[in-house]
Amino acid sequence: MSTATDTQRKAPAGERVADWADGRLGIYSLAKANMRKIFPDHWSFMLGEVALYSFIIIILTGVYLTLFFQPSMGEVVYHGSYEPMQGIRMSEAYASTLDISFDVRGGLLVRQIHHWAALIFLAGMFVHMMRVFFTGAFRKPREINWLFGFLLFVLGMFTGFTGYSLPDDLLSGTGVRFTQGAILSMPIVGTYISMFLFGGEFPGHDFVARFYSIHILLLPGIMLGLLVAHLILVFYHKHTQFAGPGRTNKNVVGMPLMPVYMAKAGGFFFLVFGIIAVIAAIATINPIWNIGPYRPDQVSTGAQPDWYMGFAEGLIRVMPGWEINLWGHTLVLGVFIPLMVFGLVLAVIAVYPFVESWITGDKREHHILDRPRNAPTRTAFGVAWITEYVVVFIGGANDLWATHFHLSLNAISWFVRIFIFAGPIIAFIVTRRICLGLQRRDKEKVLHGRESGIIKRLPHGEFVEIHEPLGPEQLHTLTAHEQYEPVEIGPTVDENGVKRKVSALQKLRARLSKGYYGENNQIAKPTVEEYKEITSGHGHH
Ligand code: HEM
Ligand code: HEM
Repeated sequence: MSTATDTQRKAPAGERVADWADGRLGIYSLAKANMRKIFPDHWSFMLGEVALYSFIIIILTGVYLTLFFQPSMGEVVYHGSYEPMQGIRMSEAYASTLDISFDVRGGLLVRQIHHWAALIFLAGMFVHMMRVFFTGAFRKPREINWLFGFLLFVLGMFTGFTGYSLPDDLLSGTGVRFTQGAILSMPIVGTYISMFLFGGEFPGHDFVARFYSIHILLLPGIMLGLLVAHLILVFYHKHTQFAGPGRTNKNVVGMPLMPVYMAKAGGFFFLVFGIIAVIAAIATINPIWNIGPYRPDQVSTGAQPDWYMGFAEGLIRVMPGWEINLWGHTLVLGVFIPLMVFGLVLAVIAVYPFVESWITGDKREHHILDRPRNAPTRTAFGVAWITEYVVVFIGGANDLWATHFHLSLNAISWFVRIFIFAGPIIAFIVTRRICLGLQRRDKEKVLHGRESGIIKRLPHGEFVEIHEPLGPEQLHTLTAHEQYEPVEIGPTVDENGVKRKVSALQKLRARLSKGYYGENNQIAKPTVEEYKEITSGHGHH
């Protein structure tokens, strides 16, 4: 029993701190509402986490690099500890990156972790985006979060580009020159943008300092804001889940944030950090001391951008060098068209959720994920997009393919020029057929059970394979998906026989909708009657 003296006794220190903070920040109600938030489990949900943790690692290592990096193009003569470069003229940026690599304690490792984390960050984001795409997690209400993610992806690419341009070595200088060429190909605005970035003629004396503030402040600042918004929205919408017994569009089945998910996430952070650190410790990335300082009159051989810029590079490498003259101005189509295609391919990603919901006419909320096979047209689009990406990526490394595999550079360029068009079409057709095949297989499994591999001989000599019926859980998972009807135009004449006007847009939408959910584009799910009929013994194997 408590007495008056008991209640007046001072609360433990931890509780007093918590009370103090709660009185000012209201954390108790905030924590109470969110600590038990449920997160569903699936291996593919960790891909966003990989992106998140590598981003944190990038920031941590980036801060360390800022302590030693000199963002200046002022010329110095090198006198550091790397012997082969003694007495060579170079920019302060390049010299300080050499110092980070050879004279700063732990500098090379941190530089390598920063660079490797950047590569893994973008790869993580890319695969995360694919996961969201192929499972339809971008559907209502998550379209805005898809857009936030998309912006993160684009900004991530440019942050990476500005980052690897900072050391002012021959490789990055070649990349910057390439970018300046692309900027200049833009009519009217190109020269202005180039002036703003380079402060005059290329390369000038300013771009490292300008890229530096863009790289360490402007872009990461915007990204951090977007990322917080992205994660708040994941919290607010709750995470999607795959279909399964007991899972509906109105609940989330999984583990609570505290303590289970937090413990897992914390461990996973250290795992990601550890793996990146090991890779950075054993695999050299960007050995600028082998490449040398940038001089505009030199180009290093085998010059390749980081992987996420390979797509842009490839588009330009395989494009014929077309040029036209208009009113005394030269329009370099060989560069301008690839630049526009690059923008277009990115724009398609951004608007896809809105286009799909317009085509399918589906305005409902979705919290249960699709299995990619059950959305064959979407899956086929995704694979076609990736195919395009890979083909152009090959084009971006045409010189390396040529030297490593003893192929002709022209043959590779022609391969890319043909498959840039043919590749996505073939991938689309093949993927859709595979998806439909898998749907048929699911149907077969539901109705006739799983092939057990056990062959039985019947008394009259016939051989049959025993099929094992599926358990209720699997039956549920294989039949939980919804099947849509395509959007119809409806009758073109009204009840009085008067012709109704149907716009070209409506017609296009109906055709596309048929492409998504028409008769040949999805396999009808087994009905309960069919299932009962077959499992009751009539169609028994
Ligand atoms: C800085 C980069 C990014 C980070 C750190 C990040 C982080 C995350 C995390 C941790 C989740 C929850 C776990 C998961 O589903 O994986 C998530 C969900 C989500 N992300 Fe990202 N993401 C990033 C970029 C992107 C991109 C590029 C897209 C798409 C264009 C995207 C779209 C989404 C969507 C729609 C969800 C909700 C998925 C669901 O509830 O199933 N994110 N993100
Ligand atoms: C998404 C975010 C970021 C990405 C993708 C990224 C990527 C890169 C890359 C690829 C390099 C070239 C590294 C090399 O091989 O030398 C680099 C350099 C650098 N980054 Fe970042 N970075 C990011 C954010 C940051 C932030 C937030 C900071 C600082 C707070 C930072 C500071 C630096 C510095 C000082 C350098 C030049 C030193 C060097 O090249 O070693 N970075 N960054």
